Amino acid sequence: MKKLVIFDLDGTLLNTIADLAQSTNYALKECGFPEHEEEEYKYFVGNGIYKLFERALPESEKSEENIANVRKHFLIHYGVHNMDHSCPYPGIMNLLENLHKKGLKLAVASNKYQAATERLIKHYFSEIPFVAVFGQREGVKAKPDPTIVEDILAIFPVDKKDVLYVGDTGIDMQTALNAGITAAGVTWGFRQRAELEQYSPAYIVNQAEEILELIS
Ligand SMILES: O=C(O)COP(=O)(O)O
Repeated sequence: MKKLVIFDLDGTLLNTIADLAQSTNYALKECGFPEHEEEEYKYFVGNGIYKLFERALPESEKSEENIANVRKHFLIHYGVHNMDHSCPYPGIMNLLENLHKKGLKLAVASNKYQAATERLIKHYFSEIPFVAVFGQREGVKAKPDPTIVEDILAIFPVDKKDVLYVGDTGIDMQTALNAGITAAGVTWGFRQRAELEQYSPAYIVNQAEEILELIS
């Protein structure tokens, strides 16, 4: 029986793509680089903001200096606009409340930088007592490295067979594989079902309610 459910944030709990796209486009424009369509950002996001900027910059402009410059403008804009359009996916609030009522412990494991991860979780899910909320932290390897899962398990120690990891990208499926825990891929997020299938997760679900069914 599962005791702990670890959720990815962007593309799994929250649809953050519009705010991420708009802040990155703002930063690119400020630095004199071309912008991108929102759809493209679904493939730029997933490995943290360093990779996001590297991917968003033109092929010949992916220098450390340009990434640092885009980052500077992004952080100013996203700091103010991270909740303009972001919102929980349908059924997510209910799912979290029901899992909590059933006595399951909940945690967040995101590649979004720590400060923004905490801010968004506090704003959208203030009622949910997560046992751990981890984003990308200075000096800690990002997903798909399993450190973030190990860090959650250090706070709430349970047998790995009692943990379910829920995420929307191949990076998430790989994270669960690397950590040796059960994965559930969700199809409402940023990536296609085929990407999830490459990692043979135990489950692939199309609606938040399905997570509750497969837990009990
Ligand atoms: O910000 C990112 O790159 C991805 O964040 P996530 O791990 O919550 O999907």
